Amino acid sequence: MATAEQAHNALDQVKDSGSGRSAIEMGWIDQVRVIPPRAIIRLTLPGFAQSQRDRLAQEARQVLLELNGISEVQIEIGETASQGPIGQAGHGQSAGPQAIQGVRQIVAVSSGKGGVGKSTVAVNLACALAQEGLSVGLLDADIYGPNTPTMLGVADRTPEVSGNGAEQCIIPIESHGIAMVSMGLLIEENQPVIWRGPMLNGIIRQFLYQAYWGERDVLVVDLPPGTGDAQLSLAQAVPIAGVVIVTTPQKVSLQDARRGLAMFKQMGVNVLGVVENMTAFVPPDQPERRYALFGSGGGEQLAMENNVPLLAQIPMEMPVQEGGNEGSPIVHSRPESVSAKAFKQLAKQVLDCASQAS
Ligand SMILES: Nc1ncnc2c1ncn2[C@@H]1O[C@H](COP(=O)(O)OP(=O)(O)OP(=O)(O)O)[C@@H](O)[C@H]1O
Repeated sequence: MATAEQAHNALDQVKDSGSGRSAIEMGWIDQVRVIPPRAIIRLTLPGFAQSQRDRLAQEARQVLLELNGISEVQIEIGETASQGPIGQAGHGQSAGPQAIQGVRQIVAVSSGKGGVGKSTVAVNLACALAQEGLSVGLLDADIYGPNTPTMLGVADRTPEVSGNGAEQCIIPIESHGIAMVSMGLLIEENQPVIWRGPMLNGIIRQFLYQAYWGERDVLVVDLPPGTGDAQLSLAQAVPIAGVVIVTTPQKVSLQDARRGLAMFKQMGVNVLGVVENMTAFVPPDQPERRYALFGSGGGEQLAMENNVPLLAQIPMEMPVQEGGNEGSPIVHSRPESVSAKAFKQLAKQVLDCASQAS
């Protein structure tokens, strides 16, 4: 008997005729349920002509009917953004990017692949911007590995919710001078990953519009790695001042970073530049030495190929990792370290580039 996971995966065969990308990649699948012999799905198709909707629904129906034990398919199609109470994923997309009241600029941090230090960069960038005197929010949209609560030392806190029904509003948690909301604070750790993708679009929108951000100069968004639903959802939901692409110097991680960068360009999102993380290892007892453990030149190459600046090179230092584990980002715990200085420089560069772009 087919499972919801198999049904969700089967929808990968349904493609956008223009880009050739799958319905999953396009962020069209809001919900998949299987109650044999019936599969129930909810699609979000932004501003499509009826004929296009019909074609996609027909294709989805066909692939689902091929699954073992499914003889009936129920398809719901959404279009406009729904702003239900927090915790219930909204389904649908608004007509175009919609600014968040009180938030002046949104800067996204993304990477082609996981583990390159994207969250470390997002957290330290946010803290360094706050140290510059700005009012900063941090939205951790990395639904697959939301680790900013640990990095900011608030993993045991639950954000408060105020108001009722459609008026409900999530209150970000304050830590190290920034206001933070994370999927990690709301989603149970053991929730199957299969449900996270379809929930993404709705949850990102709710975190953007239904969190009480107040007046913020900058909202930093930590995206999941890759080129998936979250990147699309964010770009469709809000105007983005720019995106910072994080990579390590290895040539192998460049391939993924290139794909990520190309996706943002394709979506018309301004790429502020590249951050090369783990550039070289700095031994704790010899801060003047550098060991290029992962090779060198990757960040520079990526930046050059795309005609964008190399915003910063962050060395690999033990205190960066320790600060992350202990809930005290390095720009706070070791402000004089090589990495902290590099992060502060990055914050200034990001501000410059974002203000030039706007
Ligand atoms: N410059 C650095 N020096 C030392 N350790 C680092 C550095 N950057 C990141 N790390 C460590 O590497 C690990 C991965 O970093 P991080 O979680 O920021 O990566 P990520 O790209 O966000 O990963 P994910 O894909 O899981 O979201 C963490 O333990 C972090 O502390």
